[in-house]
Amino acid sequence: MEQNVIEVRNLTKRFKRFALEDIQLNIRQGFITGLIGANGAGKSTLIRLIMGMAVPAAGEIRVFGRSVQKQEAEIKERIGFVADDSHFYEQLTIGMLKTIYAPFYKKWDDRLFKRYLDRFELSPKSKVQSLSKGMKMKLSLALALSHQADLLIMDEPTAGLDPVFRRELLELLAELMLDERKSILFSTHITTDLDRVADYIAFLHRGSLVFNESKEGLFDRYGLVKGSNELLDADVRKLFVGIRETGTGFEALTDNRQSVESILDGHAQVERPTLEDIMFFTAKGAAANV
Ligand SMILES: Nc1ncnc2c1ncn2[C@@H]1O[C@H](COP(=O)(O)OP(=O)(O)OP(=O)(O)O)[C@@H](O)[C@H]1O
Repeated sequence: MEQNVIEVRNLTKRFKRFALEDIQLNIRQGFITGLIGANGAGKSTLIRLIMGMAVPAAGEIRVFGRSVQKQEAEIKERIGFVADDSHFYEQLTIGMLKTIYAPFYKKWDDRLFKRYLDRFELSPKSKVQSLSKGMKMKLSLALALSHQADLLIMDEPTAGLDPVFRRELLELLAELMLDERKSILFSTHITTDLDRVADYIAFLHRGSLVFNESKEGLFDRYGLVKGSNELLDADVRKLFVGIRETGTGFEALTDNRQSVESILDGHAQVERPTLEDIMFFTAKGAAANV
């Protein structure tokens, strides 16, 4: 039976100029879920709430079936976390940092940590201050991966990584998923990363969850429609989430591909959108309806 590793119910968090509103979200065990959304959509805020690093105004978050608000320490032991802005003491070497970090985890595995350092070409003798941004991200990853965590939560783990290592990281994530009990949630701007590895995509837009759906389901439901402007009567427009009109025709996103195909019946082209198309047209559609 499919189980949820994270359950978010009626979650609300308000800042002066931004709110995450009434989020309902299930993250499934045994899969990789990618969290996407534009700058400022609320991805980091949601991740911080799941990690118990921020307090919600309302709602409940359960991880491994336990309440984050009440059983934070127990839960964190089983999570490998990569923040988008990890701050390590600059004066410490990686080896010293490890001796501070390891005792927090009962299942800390020194050999595994050494293996990751080797794989990521990091020396335990290097001082944090001498590391580049990408190397610091690798260090964060090595720490997060070395205590047999059941759940990896990563905020923009591919940011600052070169394309070669980014790809390696994605392969590493896929390798971790060979163990069906593990689950991964990670946010990213680089939607092509998710095309490669994600099973589910959760899309946040201006503090609201637009969808959390399997990649397959998403590409069945959404379609990128291209055709000439004469097709655009009011009924057809209603089928589109967002639309871009030019002198030569239109390009639009529908979340009801079947209806579009039957109504436009061969008069327009319907293609598989990219995740970037879905983000772009959803934002455009929302802006047009303001
Ligand atoms: N502590 C805070 N106080 C006030 N506003 C905040 C705070 N933290 C976040 N915000 C606001 O909440 C909104 C969402 O921020 P968040 O960092 O969650 O977005 P994001 O989707 O992770 O963006 P990015 O992709 O740019 O990292 C932003 O408008 C931000 O300014």
